[in-house]
Amino acid sequence: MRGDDPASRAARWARRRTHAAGDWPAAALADRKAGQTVSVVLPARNEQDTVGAIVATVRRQLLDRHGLVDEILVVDSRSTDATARVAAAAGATVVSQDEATRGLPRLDGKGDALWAGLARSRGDLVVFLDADLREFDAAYVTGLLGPLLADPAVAYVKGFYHRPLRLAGGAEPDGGGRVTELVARPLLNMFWPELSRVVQPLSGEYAGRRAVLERLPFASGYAVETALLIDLVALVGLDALAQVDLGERHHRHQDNQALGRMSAQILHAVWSRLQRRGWVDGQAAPATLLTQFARAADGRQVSTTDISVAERPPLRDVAAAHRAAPR
Ligand SMILES: O=c1ccn([C@@H]2O[C@H](COP(=O)(O)OP(=O)(O)O[C@H]3O[C@H](CO)[C@@H](O)[C@H](O)[C@H]3O)[C@@H](O)[C@H]2O)c(=O)[nH]1
Ligand SMILES: O=C(O)[C@H](O)COP(=O)(O)O
Repeated sequence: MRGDDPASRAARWARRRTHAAGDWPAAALADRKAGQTVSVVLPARNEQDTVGAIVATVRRQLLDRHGLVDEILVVDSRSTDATARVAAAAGATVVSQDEATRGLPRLDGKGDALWAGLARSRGDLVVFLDADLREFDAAYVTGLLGPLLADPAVAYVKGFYHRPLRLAGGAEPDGGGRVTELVARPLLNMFWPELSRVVQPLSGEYAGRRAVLERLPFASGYAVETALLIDLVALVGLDALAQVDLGERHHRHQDNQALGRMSAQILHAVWSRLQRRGWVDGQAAPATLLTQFARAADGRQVSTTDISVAERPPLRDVAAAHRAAPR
C-alpha cells in the first residue's frame, strides 16, 4: 500500500523529481525552448574575483554558442569593489539593487538583490546563480533548466551537490553547508517533512518560471531560500518542484559569526511561516537583535546586529515602474 505520510510522499517525490545535470546537453535544451526566453541572474556583493569567470562562461557557452540563454543580469548589491565593472566587461547587463528598488522601502541583503533581479530581467524562465562560485561549469545552468524545459508541470528546480569545506587548516570533503545541516535541515524536517528529501535547501543555484516567481514574496537577506521553498510548496505543491545534481560546489566560506547571523535570519523566516500557519501564537514576536562574542586582545568583543527579516511583496503586485521595459 502507498504510504501517505509526509516521509513517504517525500521519498516518492525524490524518486520522481531528482535528476542529474548531465541528462540535458545544451544543444538539446535549446531545441526545447519553443519560444520561451531564459534569463540568468546573479546577485553579487563584492564578488570581483569570481563573477567575471561565471558570466563569461555562461555568455560564451550558452548565449553565444547555443542561444539557450537570452540575458545575463548581475545585480550589484552595494559592492564596494569592482564587481560591476568586471561583470559588465565579461558580458553581463549590470543593474544596481538600489536603482532597481528606488522609491520602495530600502531592504538589505541577498533576498532583495534577487527580487531586484527578477524585476529587471525579462526571461520566461529565470536561473539564479551565486556569484562567488569557483570552478563554475555551464552544466549548472543546463541542469537547472532541464526539468523546466522537459516538463511543463515543473515550476521550480533546486540545485544540489557535494559541498567540501575548505578552511585554512585543510579540507573536509563533505563538511560544507554548515547552516544547512545545523539549522535549515532540522527545521524543515520538523515542520515541513514533505521537503525532507530536498538535498540542498539553501543552495543558491535554482531556476523557476517567471509566472510562479512573480507570485511569491521575497524575504530579505539570507532568509530568502528558506522562505521561497516553504511558500512554493504551499503555492504550487511538492510535485511542481524538482532537484538536480550539479556535482560538486566550491564557494567562499563565511566565518562562524556570519553564519550565526544567517541562521538567525532563517529562524525568523521559519517563525513567520509557522505564524501564518497558525502554529505559533499570533501575538508573539521574536527579538531581532543578535548579540555575539569574539576573541579580542583585551578579552571578548561584544557585537549586536539587527537580523530582522523584511519582505518584498510578490512582483506582480508591484507597480510596472520597477520592471524591465519590454523589448
Ligand atoms: O548582501 C548581499 C549578500 C550576498 N549577496 C550575494 O549572494 C550570493 C550568496 O551569498 P553568500 O554570502 O556567498 O552566501 P553563502 O554563505 O554561500 O550562503 C548559502 O546559504 C544562503 C542562505 O540560504 C544562500 O542565500 C546562499 O546562496 C548559499 O550559498 C553571493 O553571490 C553574494 O555576493 C548579495 O547579493 N547581497
Ligand atoms: O549553505 C550553508 O549551509 C552555508 O552557506 C554555509 O556553507 P559552508 O559551510 O559551505 O560555508
